[in-house]
Amino acid sequence: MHKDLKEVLLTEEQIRGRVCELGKAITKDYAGKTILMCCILKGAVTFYADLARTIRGPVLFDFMSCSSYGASSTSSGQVHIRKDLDNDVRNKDVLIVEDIIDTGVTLSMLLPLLKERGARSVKLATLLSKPARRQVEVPVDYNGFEIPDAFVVGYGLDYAGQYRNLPYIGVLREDVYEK
Ligand SMILES: O=P(O)(O)OC[C@H]1O[C@H](OP(=O)(O)OP(=O)(O)O)[C@H](O)[C@@H]1O
Ligand code: HPA
Ligand SMILES: [Mg+2]
Repeated sequence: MHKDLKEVLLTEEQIRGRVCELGKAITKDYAGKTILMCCILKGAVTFYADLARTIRGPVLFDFMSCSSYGASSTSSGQVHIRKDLDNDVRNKDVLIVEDIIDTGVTLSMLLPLLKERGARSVKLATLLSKPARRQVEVPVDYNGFEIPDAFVVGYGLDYAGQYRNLPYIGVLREDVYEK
């Protein structure tokens, strides 16, 4: 385990198994449709790449970058679009892929935005959900794991840009972000 972690919350095996289950459910629900799979950069990249490979049927890739955390462990409450999707979402079946829903602020801005742009459907897949911290309710269609209120890193998730390449998810030690 990385020295900055308090514990490993989800192992590589646990993540792999759950991602496969989500891929099967998505394959079934979208039978006969093309999915416009929208990755919310950067945290969702790892989950996105693994999830996409468990989905059978046509999938288009697209990417969007929003930020509310920056170099902090708490949300600023302000969401900025840094890079927008390349695709026109009109009449498309959009699947937003996130690594984590924490306060819900990021998604509460994105879901209505994509609907306003004329998407036929907008669904949300997230690897992690932290319900204890929710400020805004967001409808999650595919949820990997509900996790306790702890700041987690790894498998794409960062603290100040670090730890994204850890293959598992762990709880960051408080003294790492409190100093
Ligand atoms: O539910 P919320 O409280 O809005 O938090 C969730 C969002 O915050 C994180 O992104 P971050 O801004 O850290 O960008 P990153 O993915 O590039 O690390 C995470 O990847 C989600 O997009
Ligand atoms: O627990 C978290 N870890 C990393 N990034 C995050 N963004 C929201 N919550 C988290
Ligand atoms: Mg982040």
